Amino acid sequence: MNQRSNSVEIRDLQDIVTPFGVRLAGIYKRSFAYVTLKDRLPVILTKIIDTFSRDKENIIEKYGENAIEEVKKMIGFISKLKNEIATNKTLKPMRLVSNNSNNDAEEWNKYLIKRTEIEGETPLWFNTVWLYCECYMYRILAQELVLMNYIKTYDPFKQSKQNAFTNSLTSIEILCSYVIDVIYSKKNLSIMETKEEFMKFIKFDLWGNQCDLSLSAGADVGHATHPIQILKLLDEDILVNNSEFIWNLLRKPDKNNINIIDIILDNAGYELFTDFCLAAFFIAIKFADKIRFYPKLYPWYISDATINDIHWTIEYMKNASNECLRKFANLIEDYLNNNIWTIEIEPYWTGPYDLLGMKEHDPKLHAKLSEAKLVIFKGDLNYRKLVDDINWEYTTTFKKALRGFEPTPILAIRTVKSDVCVGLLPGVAEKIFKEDEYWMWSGKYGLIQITTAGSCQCPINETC
Ligand SMILES: O=P(O)(O)OC[C@@]1(O)O[C@H](CO)[C@@H](O)[C@@H]1O
Ligand SMILES: [Mn+2]
Repeated sequence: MNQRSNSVEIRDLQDIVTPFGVRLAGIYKRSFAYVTLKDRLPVILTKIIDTFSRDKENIIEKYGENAIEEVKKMIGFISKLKNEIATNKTLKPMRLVSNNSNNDAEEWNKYLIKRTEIEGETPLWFNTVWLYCECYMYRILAQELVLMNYIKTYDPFKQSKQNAFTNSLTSIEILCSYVIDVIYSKKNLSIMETKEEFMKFIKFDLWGNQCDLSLSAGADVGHATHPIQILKLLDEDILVNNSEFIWNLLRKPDKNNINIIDIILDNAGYELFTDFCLAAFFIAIKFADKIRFYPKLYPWYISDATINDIHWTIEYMKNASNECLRKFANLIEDYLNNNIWTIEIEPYWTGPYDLLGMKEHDPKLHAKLSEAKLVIFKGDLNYRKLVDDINWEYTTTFKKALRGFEPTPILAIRTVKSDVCVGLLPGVAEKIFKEDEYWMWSGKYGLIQITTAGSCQCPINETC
Protein backbone atom coordinates (compact mmCIF):
# COMPACT_ATOMS: atom_id res chain seq x y z
CA MET A 1 0.00 0.00 0.00
CA ASN A 2 1.62 3.29 -1.05
CA GLN A 3 0.95 6.54 0.79
CA ARG A 4 2.31 9.64 -0.92
CA SER A 5 3.98 12.12 1.41
CA ASN A 6 6.26 14.97 0.37
CA SER A 7 6.92 13.31 -2.99
CA VAL A 8 8.69 10.38 -1.34
CA GLU A 9 6.37 7.40 -1.54
CA ILE A 10 6.18 5.46 1.72
CA ARG A 11 5.80 1.87 0.63
CA ASP A 12 5.69 -1.42 2.38
CA LEU A 13 8.93 -1.51 4.27
CA GLN A 14 9.92 -4.92 2.91
CA ASP A 15 13.43 -5.77 3.96
CA ILE A 16 13.94 -2.30 5.37
CA VAL A 17 12.60 -3.43 8.73
CA THR A 18 14.65 -6.49 9.72
CA PRO A 19 14.54 -8.63 12.88
CA PHE A 20 17.72 -6.85 14.03
CA GLY A 21 16.74 -3.27 13.34
CA VAL A 22 15.86 -0.89 10.53
CA ARG A 23 18.12 -0.62 7.46
CA LEU A 24 19.13 2.90 6.45
CA ALA A 25 16.92 4.32 3.70
CA GLY A 26 16.05 7.69 2.27
CA ILE A 27 12.48 7.53 3.55
CA TYR A 28 13.80 8.51 6.98
CA LYS A 29 14.04 12.27 6.71
CA ARG A 30 16.33 12.64 9.71
CA SER A 31 18.82 10.12 8.34
CA PHE A 32 22.09 10.68 6.52
CA ALA A 33 20.57 8.47 3.81
CA TYR A 34 17.92 11.14 3.16
CA VAL A 35 20.44 14.00 3.22
CA THR A 36 22.72 12.05 0.90
CA LEU A 37 20.00 11.21 -1.65
CA LYS A 38 18.39 14.63 -1.48
CA ASP A 39 21.46 16.87 -1.37
CA ARG A 40 24.83 15.14 -1.53
CA LEU A 41 24.52 12.76 -4.49
CA PRO A 42 23.10 15.52 -6.75
CA VAL A 43 26.12 17.69 -5.79
CA ILE A 44 28.50 14.79 -6.50
CA LEU A 45 26.86 14.09 -9.88
CA THR A 46 27.01 17.79 -10.78
CA LYS A 47 30.72 17.80 -9.94
CA ILE A 48 31.28 14.79 -12.20
CA ILE A 49 29.54 16.64 -15.04
CA ASP A 50 31.76 19.65 -14.34
CA THR A 51 34.84 17.38 -14.44
CA PHE A 52 33.86 15.99 -17.84
CA SER A 53 33.22 19.52 -19.15
CA ARG A 54 36.43 20.99 -17.70
CA ASP A 55 38.51 17.99 -18.82
CA LYS A 56 37.18 18.01 -22.40
CA GLU A 57 40.44 19.16 -24.03
CA ASN A 58 42.55 16.66 -22.07
CA ILE A 59 40.10 13.89 -22.91
CA ILE A 60 40.26 14.70 -26.64
CA GLU A 61 44.06 14.85 -26.42
CA LYS A 62 44.26 11.48 -24.67
CA TYR A 63 41.40 9.55 -26.30
CA GLY A 64 41.04 11.31 -29.70
CA GLU A 65 38.50 13.60 -31.37
CA ASN A 66 35.75 11.00 -31.33
CA ALA A 67 35.82 11.00 -27.54
CA ILE A 68 33.93 14.27 -27.47
CA GLU A 69 30.69 12.57 -28.51
CA GLU A 70 31.11 10.11 -25.66
CA VAL A 71 31.71 12.94 -23.17
CA LYS A 72 28.40 14.44 -24.30
CA LYS A 73 26.71 11.03 -23.87
CA MET A 74 28.11 10.68 -20.34
CA ILE A 75 26.99 14.19 -19.39
CA GLY A 76 23.52 13.41 -20.75
CA PHE A 77 23.40 10.13 -18.84
CA ILE A 78 24.50 11.73 -15.56
CA SER A 79 22.00 14.59 -15.91
CA LYS A 80 19.20 12.07 -16.42
CA LEU A 81 20.39 10.02 -13.43
CA LYS A 82 20.43 13.16 -11.27
CA ASN A 83 16.84 13.89 -12.24
CA GLU A 84 15.73 10.31 -11.57
CA ILE A 85 17.14 10.49 -8.05
CA ALA A 86 15.62 13.92 -7.37
CA THR A 87 12.17 12.76 -8.50
CA ASN A 88 12.45 9.36 -6.74
CA LYS A 89 12.13 7.25 -9.87
CA THR A 90 12.84 3.52 -10.15
CA LEU A 91 16.32 2.08 -10.48
CA LYS A 92 16.97 0.75 -14.01
CA PRO A 93 18.82 -2.36 -15.23
CA MET A 94 22.39 -1.69 -16.39
CA ARG A 95 23.25 -1.95 -20.08
CA LEU A 96 25.53 -4.95 -20.55
CA VAL A 97 28.69 -5.29 -22.59
CA SER A 98 27.70 -7.20 -25.75
CA ASN A 99 30.24 -9.99 -25.28
CA ASN A 100 29.08 -10.05 -21.67
CA SER A 101 32.70 -9.91 -20.52
CA ASN A 102 31.85 -7.96 -17.40
CA ASN A 103 29.28 -10.27 -15.88
CA ASP A 104 29.47 -8.46 -12.57
CA ALA A 105 27.08 -5.92 -14.15
CA GLU A 106 24.74 -8.82 -14.77
CA GLU A 107 24.91 -9.55 -11.02
CA TRP A 108 23.51 -6.07 -10.45
CA ASN A 109 20.64 -6.71 -12.86
CA LYS A 110 19.85 -10.01 -11.15
CA TYR A 111 19.92 -8.21 -7.81
CA LEU A 112 17.52 -5.53 -9.10
CA ILE A 113 15.06 -8.32 -9.93
CA LYS A 114 15.58 -9.81 -6.45
CA ARG A 115 14.95 -6.46 -4.79
CA THR A 116 11.85 -5.93 -6.91
CA GLU A 117 10.51 -9.25 -5.61
CA ILE A 118 11.41 -8.36 -2.00
CA GLU A 119 9.96 -4.85 -2.18
CA GLY A 120 6.92 -5.82 -4.23
CA GLU A 121 7.70 -3.16 -6.84
CA THR A 122 10.80 -1.85 -8.65
CA PRO A 123 13.04 -0.13 -6.07
CA LEU A 124 12.75 3.65 -5.82
CA TRP A 125 15.78 5.74 -4.84
CA PHE A 126 14.36 7.06 -1.55
CA ASN A 127 12.41 3.94 -0.62
CA THR A 128 14.95 1.21 -1.18
CA VAL A 129 17.95 0.35 0.98
CA TRP A 130 20.44 3.25 0.97
CA LEU A 131 23.48 0.96 0.83
CA TYR A 132 22.10 -0.63 -2.34
CA CYS A 133 21.10 2.47 -4.27
CA GLU A 134 24.18 4.50 -3.38
CA CYS A 135 26.51 1.70 -4.56
CA TYR A 136 24.23 1.22 -7.59
CA MET A 137 24.78 4.87 -8.58
CA TYR A 138 28.59 4.48 -8.72
CA ARG A 139 28.31 1.10 -10.47
CA ILE A 140 25.96 2.26 -13.22
CA LEU A 141 28.24 5.27 -13.85
CA ALA A 142 31.19 2.89 -14.20
CA GLN A 143 29.10 0.68 -16.49
CA GLU A 144 28.25 3.55 -18.82
CA LEU A 145 31.97 4.36 -19.06
CA VAL A 146 32.92 0.71 -19.65
CA LEU A 147 30.43 0.66 -22.55
CA MET A 148 32.16 3.58 -24.30
CA ASN A 149 34.66 2.88 -27.07
CA TYR A 150 37.14 5.67 -26.45
CA ILE A 151 36.84 6.89 -22.83
CA LYS A 152 36.19 3.50 -21.17
CA THR A 153 39.30 3.87 -18.94
CA TYR A 154 38.60 7.47 -17.94
CA ASP A 155 38.41 7.99 -14.15
CA PRO A 156 36.38 11.15 -13.37
CA PHE A 157 37.71 11.09 -9.79
CA LYS A 158 41.42 10.73 -10.67
CA GLN A 159 42.38 14.37 -10.20
CA SER A 160 40.52 14.65 -6.89
CA LYS A 161 42.26 11.54 -5.57
CA GLN A 162 45.67 12.82 -6.65
CA ASN A 163 44.94 16.19 -5.06
CA ALA A 164 43.96 14.36 -1.86
CA PHE A 165 47.53 13.05 -1.78
CA THR A 166 49.39 16.22 -2.78
CA ASN A 167 47.21 18.34 -0.47
CA SER A 168 48.45 16.14 2.39
CA LEU A 169 52.13 16.19 1.44
CA THR A 170 53.34 17.97 4.59
CA SER A 171 51.67 15.38 6.84
CA ILE A 172 52.81 12.57 4.56
CA GLU A 173 56.45 13.69 4.72
CA ILE A 174 56.32 13.97 8.53
CA LEU A 175 54.73 10.54 8.84
CA CYS A 176 57.12 9.04 6.29
CA SER A 177 60.18 10.18 8.20
CA TYR A 178 58.71 8.69 11.38
CA VAL A 179 57.89 5.39 9.66
CA ILE A 180 61.31 5.07 8.05
CA ASP A 181 62.95 5.75 11.39
CA VAL A 182 60.86 3.08 13.18
CA ILE A 183 61.25 0.50 10.42
CA TYR A 184 64.98 1.06 9.95
CA SER A 185 65.43 2.17 13.56
CA LYS A 186 68.98 1.65 14.75
CA LYS A 187 67.58 1.08 18.24
CA ASN A 188 66.15 -2.39 18.70
CA LEU A 189 62.71 -1.73 20.07
CA SER A 190 61.82 -3.62 23.25
CA ILE A 191 58.59 -5.59 23.15
CA MET A 192 56.83 -2.81 25.05
CA GLU A 193 58.21 -0.14 22.71
CA THR A 194 57.13 -2.24 19.73
CA LYS A 195 53.65 -2.53 21.24
CA GLU A 196 53.53 1.24 21.75
CA GLU A 197 54.48 1.82 18.12
CA PHE A 198 51.90 -0.77 17.04
CA MET A 199 49.15 1.18 18.82
CA LYS A 200 50.31 4.37 17.07
CA PHE A 201 50.39 2.84 13.56
CA ILE A 202 46.84 1.55 13.99
CA LYS A 203 45.76 5.08 14.96
CA PHE A 204 47.62 6.68 12.03
CA ASP A 205 45.62 4.32 9.84
CA LEU A 206 42.35 5.11 11.58
CA TRP A 207 42.64 8.89 11.24
CA GLY A 208 43.74 8.50 7.63
CA ASN A 209 40.12 7.51 7.00
CA GLN A 210 38.93 11.03 7.76
CA CYS A 211 40.30 12.08 4.37
CA ASP A 212 37.26 11.19 2.28
CA LEU A 213 36.02 12.90 -0.87
CA SER A 214 32.62 11.24 -0.71
CA LEU A 215 31.97 12.77 2.70
CA SER A 216 33.11 16.14 1.39
CA ALA A 217 30.82 15.57 -1.63
CA GLY A 218 33.80 16.02 -3.90
CA ALA A 219 35.29 19.14 -2.29
CA ASP A 220 39.09 18.81 -2.14
CA VAL A 221 40.38 17.13 1.03
CA GLY A 222 43.80 16.86 2.63
CA HIS A 223 45.36 15.95 5.95
CA ALA A 224 46.59 19.21 7.38
CA THR A 225 47.50 18.39 11.00
CA HIS A 226 50.74 17.01 12.40
CA PRO A 227 50.01 13.23 12.24
CA ILE A 228 52.12 12.35 15.28
CA GLN A 229 51.42 15.29 17.59
CA ILE A 230 47.68 15.11 16.91
CA LEU A 231 47.45 11.45 17.94
CA LYS A 232 47.17 11.95 21.69
CA LEU A 233 44.57 14.70 21.26
CA LEU A 234 42.38 12.38 19.19
CA ASP A 235 42.41 9.48 21.67
CA GLU A 236 39.20 10.69 23.28
CA ASP A 237 37.46 10.40 19.91
CA ILE A 238 38.19 6.69 19.62
CA LEU A 239 34.94 5.08 20.80
CA VAL A 240 36.18 1.48 20.65
CA ASN A 241 39.85 0.54 20.69
CA ASN A 242 40.50 -3.21 20.56
CA SER A 243 44.21 -2.70 19.79
CA GLU A 244 45.16 -4.95 22.73
CA PHE A 245 43.20 -7.84 21.16
CA ILE A 246 44.77 -7.17 17.76
CA TRP A 247 48.25 -7.11 19.30
CA ASN A 248 47.62 -10.45 21.08
CA LEU A 249 46.20 -12.02 17.92
CA LEU A 250 49.00 -10.90 15.61
CA ARG A 251 51.82 -11.75 17.98
CA LYS A 252 50.98 -15.42 17.64
CA PRO A 253 52.11 -17.10 14.41
CA ASP A 254 49.13 -18.09 12.30
CA LYS A 255 47.61 -21.53 12.88
CA ASN A 256 48.80 -22.70 9.46
CA ASN A 257 51.83 -20.43 9.68
CA ILE A 258 50.77 -18.64 6.49
CA ASN A 259 50.85 -15.22 8.17
CA ILE A 260 48.81 -13.24 5.67
CA ILE A 261 47.03 -10.02 6.58
CA ASP A 262 44.38 -8.81 4.10
CA ILE A 263 43.58 -5.10 3.84
CA ILE A 264 40.32 -4.23 2.08
CA LEU A 265 41.22 -0.71 1.04
CA ASP A 266 39.16 2.42 1.19
CA ASN A 267 40.36 5.84 0.07
CA ALA A 268 43.32 6.79 -2.09
CA GLY A 269 45.39 9.81 -1.07
CA TYR A 270 46.47 10.23 2.54
CA GLU A 271 44.49 7.19 3.76
CA LEU A 272 46.24 4.87 1.27
CA PHE A 273 49.58 6.23 2.50
CA THR A 274 48.67 5.35 6.10
CA ASP A 275 47.71 1.86 4.88
CA PHE A 276 51.20 1.54 3.37
CA CYS A 277 52.69 2.63 6.73
CA LEU A 278 50.69 0.09 8.72
CA ALA A 279 51.45 -2.70 6.25
CA ALA A 280 55.18 -1.92 6.23
CA PHE A 281 55.17 -1.92 10.04
CA PHE A 282 53.45 -5.34 10.10
CA ILE A 283 56.19 -6.74 7.87
CA ALA A 284 59.00 -5.03 9.83
CA ILE A 285 57.88 -6.53 13.17
CA LYS A 286 57.08 -9.86 11.49
CA PHE A 287 53.37 -9.76 12.31
CA ALA A 288 52.88 -10.89 8.72
CA ASP A 289 54.89 -12.45 5.92
CA LYS A 290 52.46 -11.19 3.30
CA ILE A 291 49.99 -8.32 2.97
CA ARG A 292 47.28 -8.50 0.29
CA PHE A 293 45.73 -5.14 -0.70
CA TYR A 294 42.23 -5.14 -2.21
CA PRO A 295 41.45 -1.97 -4.19
CA LYS A 296 38.19 -1.27 -6.04
CA LEU A 297 37.69 -2.55 -9.58
CA TYR A 298 35.99 0.71 -10.69
CA PRO A 299 36.13 4.40 -9.70
CA TRP A 300 34.04 4.35 -6.50
CA TYR A 301 32.66 6.83 -3.97
CA ILE A 302 35.03 9.43 -5.48
CA SER A 303 37.88 8.62 -3.07
CA ASP A 304 38.12 4.86 -3.17
CA ALA A 305 41.45 3.51 -4.40
CA THR A 306 41.77 1.60 -7.67
CA ILE A 307 44.92 -0.23 -8.78
CA ASN A 308 45.77 2.83 -10.91
CA ASP A 309 45.69 4.98 -7.77
CA ILE A 310 48.06 2.59 -6.00
CA HIS A 311 50.54 2.72 -8.89
CA TRP A 312 50.22 6.52 -9.20
CA THR A 313 50.93 6.93 -5.47
CA ILE A 314 54.05 4.75 -5.58
CA GLU A 315 55.25 6.50 -8.75
CA TYR A 316 54.72 9.92 -7.15
CA MET A 317 56.69 8.83 -4.07
CA LYS A 318 59.50 7.42 -6.23
CA ASN A 319 59.93 10.81 -7.97
CA ALA A 320 59.37 12.98 -4.89
CA SER A 321 61.91 15.60 -3.81
CA ASN A 322 61.63 14.20 -0.28
CA GLU A 323 64.27 11.50 0.30
CA CYS A 324 62.11 9.58 2.78
CA LEU A 325 59.31 9.24 0.28
CA ARG A 326 61.75 7.90 -2.29
CA LYS A 327 63.19 5.46 0.26
CA PHE A 328 59.72 4.28 1.28
CA ALA A 329 58.71 3.90 -2.39
CA ASN A 330 61.75 1.70 -3.02
CA LEU A 331 60.82 -0.45 -0.01
CA ILE A 332 57.25 -0.77 -1.31
CA GLU A 333 58.47 -1.70 -4.80
CA ASP A 334 60.72 -4.29 -3.21
CA TYR A 335 57.75 -5.74 -1.32
CA LEU A 336 55.67 -5.86 -4.51
CA ASN A 337 58.46 -7.34 -6.64
CA ASN A 338 58.97 -10.09 -4.05
CA ASN A 339 55.27 -10.77 -3.55
CA ILE A 340 55.53 -9.72 0.09
CA TRP A 341 52.82 -7.26 -0.83
CA THR A 342 50.29 -8.15 -3.53
CA ILE A 343 47.43 -6.21 -5.12
CA GLU A 344 44.31 -8.36 -5.39
CA ILE A 345 41.61 -7.48 -7.93
CA GLU A 346 38.19 -8.68 -6.79
CA PRO A 347 34.85 -7.49 -8.25
CA TYR A 348 33.00 -8.30 -5.03
CA TRP A 349 33.66 -4.91 -3.40
CA THR A 350 31.85 -3.12 -6.27
CA GLY A 351 29.08 -5.71 -6.44
CA PRO A 352 25.55 -5.49 -4.98
CA TYR A 353 25.97 -7.74 -1.97
CA ASP A 354 26.85 -7.01 1.64
CA LEU A 355 29.57 -9.12 3.25
CA LEU A 356 27.31 -11.77 4.70
CA GLY A 357 26.41 -12.63 1.09
CA MET A 358 30.01 -13.44 0.17
CA LYS A 359 29.94 -17.14 1.08
CA GLU A 360 27.00 -17.67 -1.30
CA HIS A 361 27.90 -15.22 -4.08
CA ASP A 362 31.71 -15.47 -4.10
CA PRO A 363 32.78 -18.61 -2.20
CA LYS A 364 36.27 -18.40 -3.74
CA LEU A 365 36.86 -14.96 -2.20
CA HIS A 366 35.42 -16.13 1.11
CA ALA A 367 37.85 -19.07 1.11
CA LYS A 368 40.71 -16.71 0.18
CA LEU A 369 39.97 -14.39 3.11
CA SER A 370 39.78 -17.46 5.37
CA GLU A 371 43.49 -18.05 4.64
CA ALA A 372 44.47 -14.78 6.31
CA LYS A 373 45.18 -14.42 10.05
CA LEU A 374 43.31 -11.10 9.96
CA VAL A 375 41.19 -9.20 7.45
CA ILE A 376 41.15 -5.43 7.92
CA PHE A 377 38.16 -3.55 6.49
CA LYS A 378 38.92 0.13 6.09
CA GLY A 379 36.40 2.92 6.23
CA ASP A 380 32.73 3.63 6.61
CA LEU A 381 31.29 2.01 3.48
CA ASN A 382 32.96 -1.28 4.30
CA TYR A 383 31.62 -1.01 7.86
CA ARG A 384 28.12 -0.44 6.51
CA LYS A 385 28.51 -3.60 4.37
CA LEU A 386 29.78 -5.56 7.39
CA VAL A 387 26.74 -4.67 9.50
CA ASP A 388 24.31 -4.54 6.51
CA ASP A 389 23.43 -0.85 7.03
CA ILE A 390 21.18 -1.78 9.91
CA ASN A 391 20.87 0.80 12.65
CA TRP A 392 21.52 -1.75 15.38
CA GLU A 393 21.34 -0.90 19.06
CA TYR A 394 24.69 0.88 19.61
CA THR A 395 25.57 -1.66 22.31
CA THR A 396 25.16 -4.65 19.96
CA THR A 397 28.46 -6.53 19.78
CA PHE A 398 30.42 -6.20 16.54
CA LYS A 399 30.42 -9.99 16.19
CA LYS A 400 26.63 -10.18 16.44
CA ALA A 401 26.20 -7.37 13.89
CA LEU A 402 28.26 -9.39 11.39
CA ARG A 403 25.54 -12.08 11.62
CA GLY A 404 27.99 -14.89 10.92
CA PHE A 405 30.36 -13.28 8.38
CA GLU A 406 33.72 -14.15 9.86
CA PRO A 407 35.95 -16.14 7.46
CA THR A 408 38.74 -15.22 9.90
CA PRO A 409 39.10 -12.51 12.59
CA ILE A 410 37.71 -9.27 11.15
CA LEU A 411 39.04 -5.84 12.08
CA ALA A 412 37.17 -2.66 11.15
CA ILE A 413 39.23 0.55 11.18
CA ARG A 414 36.65 3.23 10.52
CA THR A 415 35.70 6.79 11.28
CA VAL A 416 31.96 7.11 11.83
CA LYS A 417 30.30 8.79 8.83
CA SER A 418 26.83 7.22 8.71
CA ASP A 419 23.99 6.22 11.03
CA VAL A 420 25.30 2.77 11.96
CA CYS A 421 27.58 1.99 14.88
CA VAL A 422 27.86 -1.05 17.18
CA GLY A 423 29.97 -2.25 20.09
CA LEU A 424 29.62 0.89 22.19
CA LEU A 425 29.33 0.94 25.96
CA PRO A 426 25.85 1.76 27.24
CA GLY A 427 25.22 5.52 27.19
CA VAL A 428 28.17 6.49 24.98
CA ALA A 429 26.11 7.23 21.85
CA GLU A 430 23.43 9.05 23.84
CA LYS A 431 26.07 11.19 25.57
CA ILE A 432 27.65 12.26 22.29
CA PHE A 433 24.25 12.96 20.71
CA LYS A 434 23.67 15.49 23.51
CA GLU A 435 26.87 17.30 22.46
CA ASP A 436 26.44 16.95 18.69
CA GLU A 437 23.24 15.75 17.01
CA TYR A 438 25.13 14.98 13.79
CA TRP A 439 28.18 13.25 15.27
CA MET A 440 27.58 10.10 13.20
CA TRP A 441 27.96 11.98 9.91
CA SER A 442 31.18 13.89 10.53
CA GLY A 443 33.95 11.31 10.64
CA LYS A 444 35.10 12.89 13.93
CA TYR A 445 34.86 9.66 15.92
CA GLY A 446 36.67 6.40 15.21
CA LEU A 447 36.47 2.66 15.85
CA ILE A 448 39.23 0.07 15.99
CA GLN A 449 36.95 -2.93 16.29
CA ILE A 450 37.82 -6.63 16.06
CA THR A 451 35.51 -9.64 16.21
CA THR A 452 37.81 -11.53 18.59
CA ALA A 453 37.06 -8.91 21.25
CA GLY A 454 33.71 -10.65 21.62
CA SER A 455 31.47 -8.61 23.88
CA CYS A 456 34.33 -6.58 25.30
CA GLN A 457 33.31 -2.95 25.25
CA CYS A 458 36.25 -0.98 26.45
CA PRO A 459 35.62 2.53 27.72
CA ILE A 460 36.78 5.44 25.60
CA ASN A 461 40.49 6.07 25.89
CA GLU A 462 41.40 2.59 26.92
CA THR A 463 42.29 -0.39 24.88
CA CYS A 464 40.78 -3.69 25.80
O1 LIG B 1 33.98 4.46 3.13
P1 LIG B 1 34.42 5.85 3.50
O2 LIG B 1 35.27 6.46 2.41
O3 LIG B 1 35.06 5.92 4.88
O4 LIG B 1 33.10 6.77 3.62
C1 LIG B 1 32.16 6.73 2.60
C2 LIG B 1 31.12 7.84 2.80
O5 LIG B 1 31.73 9.10 2.74
O6 LIG B 1 30.15 7.73 1.77
C3 LIG B 1 28.87 7.41 2.31
C4 LIG B 1 27.95 8.59 2.26
O7 LIG B 1 27.82 9.05 0.95
C5 LIG B 1 29.12 7.00 3.76
O8 LIG B 1 29.34 5.63 3.86
C6 LIG B 1 30.40 7.71 4.13
O9 LIG B 1 30.01 8.98 4.58
MN1 LIG C 1 35.74 5.64 0.59
